[in-house]
Amino acid sequence: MIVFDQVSKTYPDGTVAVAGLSFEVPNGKITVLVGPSGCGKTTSMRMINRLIDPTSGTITLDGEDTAGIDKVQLRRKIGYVIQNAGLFPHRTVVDNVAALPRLLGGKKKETRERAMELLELVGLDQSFARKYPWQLSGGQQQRVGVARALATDPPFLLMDEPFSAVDPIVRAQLQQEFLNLQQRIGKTIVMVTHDIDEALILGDQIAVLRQGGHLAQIATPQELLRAPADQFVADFVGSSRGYRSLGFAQADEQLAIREVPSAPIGTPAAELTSREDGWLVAVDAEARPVGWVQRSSVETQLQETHVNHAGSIAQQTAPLRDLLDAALSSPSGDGIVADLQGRLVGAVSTDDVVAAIQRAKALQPGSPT
Ligand SMILES: Nc1ncnc2c1ncn2[C@@H]1O[C@H](COP(=O)(O)OP(=O)(O)OP(=O)(O)O)[C@@H](O)[C@H]1O
Repeated sequence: MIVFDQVSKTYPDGTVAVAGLSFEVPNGKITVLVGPSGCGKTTSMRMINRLIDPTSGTITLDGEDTAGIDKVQLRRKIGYVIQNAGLFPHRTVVDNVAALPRLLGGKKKETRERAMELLELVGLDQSFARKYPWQLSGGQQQRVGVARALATDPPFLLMDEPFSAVDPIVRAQLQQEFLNLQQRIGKTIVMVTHDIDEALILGDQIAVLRQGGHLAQIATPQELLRAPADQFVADFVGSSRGYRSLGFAQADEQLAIREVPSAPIGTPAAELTSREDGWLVAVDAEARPVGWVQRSSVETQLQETHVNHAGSIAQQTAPLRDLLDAALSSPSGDGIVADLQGRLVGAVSTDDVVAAIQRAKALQPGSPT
């Protein structure tokens, strides 16, 4: 657990960036710091790994005052992911990930093996290992950044606007993948973002800061939407919170997830079956959906290049807003649904998801609209 106790930071020029900040970051959860530009989010986060030292107050890590921990030791416990990944441009992907463990005296072979495992963990296959950062997309670079931050297996992870430099569709994918990853690794995470939607998707709890680094409210996403502490929080969370709060409901059993024709990459064209409108879902060797494909676009064999990558993939147990996103962003008009292991379950239509949202609304007559 990370505990802020009456933490303040006044910069030498007199700017009060953070004032009397107290809150707790529970272990194994994602705590998001959110608020308008200049409210002290980054300063607050960087005081945790002592890139910035507080003017007063204490920050403890599992009960130990960070002021008394050697900075190198401290940072070994705290992974750090920054915007634009911040990779070393002249090193390969695998060497970027292995850099810190090597610096700490790890053996070349072992650190590389571990780096390869981490790359796989963040969804990058072996072929990326020898590439250089400039040969990767923004989203792929960001995954390398996450792998690198995990390289010393730190219990704590700080993430500074980790997904803001990529386009909205890739961002949505990275966010979902990151949540899946966190389910497996269970790190204690503090993330900074200016994007309330991102905070609502990723945060187990959200700390809303106002100018001067004052805590306006700390709460779960649902609580923040249902009962904002004051007008500032209500305005920041946004006027559409009624819809958003409903979007956090999960699908009921009435929501029809329809079976959908699918085929693994590599299937000969002659063996492909599709829906009447020509769409089918391409899956990988583990039956995980890759995306929609038009049957007529495949001449000899289904290849990755035939896949239309538009559209997000929603997990069966994800909030309705994710299912709605998947349906609305899909080229076929139906959202792809996967199980917790990421395997294809079927597809949902926009109309069916909207009906499920309406049913959820009927069950919550008191919720704001
Ligand atoms: N080194 C510094 N010297 C003086 N003032 C600073 C310094 N760094 C930040 N500040 C000021 O402290 C306040 C908080 O800055 P901080 O970067 O923590 O905010 P933020 O919420 O992360 O903002 P943004 O979302 O724009 O990055 C701002 O008024 C900023 O101008």
